[in-house]
Amino acid sequence: MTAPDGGRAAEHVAGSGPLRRLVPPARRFLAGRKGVLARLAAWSVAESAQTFLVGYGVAQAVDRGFLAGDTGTGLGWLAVAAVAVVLGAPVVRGVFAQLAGLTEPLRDRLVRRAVAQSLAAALARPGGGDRAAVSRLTNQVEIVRDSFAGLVLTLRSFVFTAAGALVGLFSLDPVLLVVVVPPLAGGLTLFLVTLRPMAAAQRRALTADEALGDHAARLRGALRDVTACGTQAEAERRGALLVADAAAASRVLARWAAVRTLALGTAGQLPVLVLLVSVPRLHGSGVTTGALLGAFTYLAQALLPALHTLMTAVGAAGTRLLVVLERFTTTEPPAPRTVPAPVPEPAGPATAATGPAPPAPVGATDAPQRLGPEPPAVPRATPALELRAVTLAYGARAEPVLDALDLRVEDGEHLAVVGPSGIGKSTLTRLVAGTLAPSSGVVRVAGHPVTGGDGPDPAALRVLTPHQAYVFTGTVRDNLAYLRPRAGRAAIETAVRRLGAERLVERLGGLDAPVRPGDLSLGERQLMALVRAHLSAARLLLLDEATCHLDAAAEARAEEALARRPGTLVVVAHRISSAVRADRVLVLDGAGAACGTHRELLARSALYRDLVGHWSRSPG
Ligand SMILES: Nc1ncnc2c1ncn2[C@@H]1O[C@H](COP(=O)(O)OP(=O)(O)OP(=O)(O)O)[C@@H](O)[C@H]1O
Repeated sequence: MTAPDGGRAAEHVAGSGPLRRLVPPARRFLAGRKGVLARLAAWSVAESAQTFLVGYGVAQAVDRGFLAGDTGTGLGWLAVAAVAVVLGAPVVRGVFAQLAGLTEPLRDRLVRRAVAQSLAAALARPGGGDRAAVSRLTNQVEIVRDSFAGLVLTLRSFVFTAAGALVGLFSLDPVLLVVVVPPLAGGLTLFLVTLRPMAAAQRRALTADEALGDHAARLRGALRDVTACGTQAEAERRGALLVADAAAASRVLARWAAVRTLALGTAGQLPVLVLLVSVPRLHGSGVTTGALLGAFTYLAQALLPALHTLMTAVGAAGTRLLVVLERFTTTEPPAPRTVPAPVPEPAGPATAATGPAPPAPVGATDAPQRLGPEPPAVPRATPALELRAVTLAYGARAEPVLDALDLRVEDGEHLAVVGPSGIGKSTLTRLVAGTLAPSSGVVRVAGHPVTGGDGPDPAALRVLTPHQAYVFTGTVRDNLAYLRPRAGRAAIETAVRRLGAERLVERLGGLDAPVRPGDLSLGERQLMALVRAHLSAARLLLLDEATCHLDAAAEARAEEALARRPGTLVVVAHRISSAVRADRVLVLDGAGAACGTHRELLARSALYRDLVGHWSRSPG
């Protein structure tokens, strides 16, 4: 299985984009610190000299001293090597002193950048907040600072140590370079080749991990809703997808780590092995014992530790630095990942048998595939409708009609809203339509807040058809195509046919006949309003008892036609058949709300059972 967006994320890091974006600011940063860099280089040359002396001292001690029978000279050269080792301490101290001249300005710069990003985000999305700002200001700045310092230290150390060791090998005997350099270069090349895929794998693992953590956190806060909506199975399924994705990402990372270990082995151990195997030949061709010992000293004391540190540091700190720096180089701070709240499962066979097929999404077939057999785990499509902690009270001191209501309706879903008279059903539809602003909380249609924002024209997003249908003086066509004035005859006739309004249009004298609202019954007016809603381009239809004056058969036909229309249907139901037809039912009961399929609610909502019992006893 592949990560939902893992591929994209991997490309993002591994690709040249972020790297290229980092180059100009890095160059500017370093160009402004030439003095520090020069001093750092000077201390590093001292490190090269120290490396050189250690191996060279050992070689001379053996060749000129101990093997020549001159123990004093031997001890003298060993003393030189020892002094070189001891001198390493002030060298490291000097390096660290210069390092601060690079890391501290970098930290200051990143802090300024994080504050600027956060302010820009606040201005762009008032009230939206930038949840990642605190993390960038504290944790991520420190990660960059530490990783950067580590990288500068190890890269610099490797380059100057290697230079010292290679010069030392050359001065002992140039043929030593021929033996040592090829396996060393081979391992290093293999290591460099792993850098990009490793960064991509690391980024993907990080993304998968964040997605999993985010899902778990959201789930924890939504446990009541999940239980209320009976969506445990869906929540579990999505969690399992994310776990599988994180596991896949970790496996990829582990594979590249294995390649890197091979590179480390090749560069780190193979030169020693090759040198050991070559000892007889080298010795035979005139390479002295001291030179051979010096070469082993260079490998064991200098090159291999520096190489090991380099590979580990670049592998871990380097990729971490890349990933975190990416957060600072985007103009917009990265939005926190959103993992969708769990939704009800698609209607099972039992539910499907009692109701019509749910509406198919645009471009899909007529098959009942509202969510599809394998919806992508993250990020899922924006919900058609979302209420978050919505409270509505009609007065400052009035009891709220709706209290902290959360609701999510997916695009293509058919939801029925039921509840006792005066409980807040119409209030809910008005809030969604945007004709009423919530006292607190937020209502979003297709991702756009319905009030207070400067998003798209609400009329393009939703249509509210109230129970008192609005019919005006004009032609039949004017009335039917009111929400889509450019609708052609064919489109209007199709909508009329689907809603079962042919006889009405015929009775009125056709599409171009005049309408006198006073001559229409309440049911006929509702039928015209429903054709009008069907013709609208808005994807969200809200019917507030908009079929209450139709008979049961006409209501069923109208609701089924509107449910099949691409988009989302929310119906304030006044008959049990309306609720049974819907994918899910929202029961408002004043203190809270329950949401689920008709069957689920029959099992767990006493209020719903009462309503159903009441409806069943009522005629019509
Ligand atoms: N404009 C308003 N000002 C004050 N109170 C209102 C207003 N509109 C509705 N209410 C009150 O809010 C509560 C919910 O009304 P709402 O019309 O939303 O209920 P409902 O469930 O749709 O009722 P019904 O099914 O009988 O139409 C009721 O107590 C109602 O009296």
